Amino acid sequence: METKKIKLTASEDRPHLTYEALSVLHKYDVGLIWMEVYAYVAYIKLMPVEDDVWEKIKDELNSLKGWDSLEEIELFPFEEKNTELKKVLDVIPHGVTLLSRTGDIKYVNDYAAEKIFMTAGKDITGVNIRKYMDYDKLISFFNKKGKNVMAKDTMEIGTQLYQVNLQPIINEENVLSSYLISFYEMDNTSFSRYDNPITFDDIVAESNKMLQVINQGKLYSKSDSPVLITGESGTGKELFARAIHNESRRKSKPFIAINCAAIPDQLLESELFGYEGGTFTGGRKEGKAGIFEIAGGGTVFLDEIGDMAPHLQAKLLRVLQEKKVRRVGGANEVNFDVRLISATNQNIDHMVKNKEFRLDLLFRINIFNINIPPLRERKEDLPILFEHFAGIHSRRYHKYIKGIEQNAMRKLLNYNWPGNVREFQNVLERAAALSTSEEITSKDIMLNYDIVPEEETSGTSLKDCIESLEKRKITESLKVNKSIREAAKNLEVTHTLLINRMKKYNIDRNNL
Ligand SMILES: Nc1ncnc2c1ncn2[C@@H]1O[C@H](COP(=O)(O)OP(=O)(O)OP(=O)(O)O)[C@@H](O)[C@H]1O
Repeated sequence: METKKIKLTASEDRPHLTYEALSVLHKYDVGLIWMEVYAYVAYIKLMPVEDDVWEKIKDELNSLKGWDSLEEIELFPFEEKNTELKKVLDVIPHGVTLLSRTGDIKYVNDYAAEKIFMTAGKDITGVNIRKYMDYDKLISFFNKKGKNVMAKDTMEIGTQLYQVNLQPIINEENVLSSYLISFYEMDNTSFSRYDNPITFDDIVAESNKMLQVINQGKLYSKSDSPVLITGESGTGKELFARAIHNESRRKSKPFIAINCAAIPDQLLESELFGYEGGTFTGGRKEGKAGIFEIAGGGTVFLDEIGDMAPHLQAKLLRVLQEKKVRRVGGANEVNFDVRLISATNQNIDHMVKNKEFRLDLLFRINIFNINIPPLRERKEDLPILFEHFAGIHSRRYHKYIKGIEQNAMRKLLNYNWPGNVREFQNVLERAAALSTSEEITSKDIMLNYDIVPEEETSGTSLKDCIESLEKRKITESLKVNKSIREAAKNLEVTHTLLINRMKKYNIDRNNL
């Protein structure tokens, strides 16, 4: 005996139609498991019933006035929809999990069951996700972002790194009903997040200087003009380039980056502009498209453009002016449509003055300029960068790093960060790997160079060092004293001498 699923279709919308049908079931003492009634159709699930009784019930139901047909069905429509949806989710090549508000698993697709929860074949519906991962940490990151907003984070599961997206699901009554978590595999070898679309949300900063630069970037992403990003090595130039692309109208098209300093000239030329078959011994027979062709409709990022050889600068200028590219060894010119973003960590104006970089090319590539300040000029960013990288690296090293001791933070603040955010990231990775407690201590922080106060590092002569120190002392004293006279007294110099020194070092007391 099996449960029965039936569909009753009515020919008219008569009152008591359903009541009459239920009366028949009641007469034969058949229990009802579930039913759903619409204007002309009723779906009913019944308790198991003997075959001969079932035949009688069918006859009586069919003879009721108003009911058109009775069908035995395999699945109710909502079950059919659910099965279809589940099949679709099961073929998606990343992990999908639906959770209740309290973290109970409502649904996992095949990928997540196998690779994330490692429970393939087992039903884990109703089990709390905390059994499998540090869910509270993920949720706390999400809470910081604010409700109803998708949050992203990275997480290592087994030996695989994942980008985890957490999306709140809000029902029709505007109430948070569940969370959808998606897991995307990331490239393990480089520990790079660049395989995923970088947005301005991935640029971690809270200093005014950086927030301004980020706003500038957002604004420029709405335009299609070339952008030149300048800034020291490791300040995040590539990160900005990617964020601009992903916030531009070209975001669904390729972003192709090339480092002009890392490739020999001849190779760079063929990478940029492509080559025709037979041009180079060892080259591809069918030739190769250059990045201006490959990136069709997207963005080309020329990193370290200051290192480009003069003859390539001339060729690039021509290509940009004509919006046409001719492959090396080829005769035909091809139109292209890309946005150009370039970057350099060199002083490009000096290079122009020294005739190392073409002024006309600079005009072409520098319609918009973004200058990313070095980390030492925005140390207000260190605490939030600490939080960001401590999170990433503690997961990587399976540690739970909650914070940082004051002494250790002071050490970070006193350092000059010549390698900028990249160096900061490496120092924190080392600290996370070394740490034996929940707080990073001063001894976990191994800096690449000794700490030298910033001003004392400028210039190499004794005179430069003394002047830097003098300027710093005067600035500090002016900041903490109410008047120049009082500062002079504390510094044990005359009022006149202090005023002369302020003129010499261009110190404006109102701007301190
Ligand atoms: N504000 C930031 N928030 C988060 N990560 C950052 C930030 N700035 C830089 N990074 C990280 O620091 C590293 C270096 O950044 P990126 O490669 O973009 O720098 P760059 O200026 O292009 O360096 P280079 O001049 O050496 O090419 C990357 O791992 C990047 O993700």
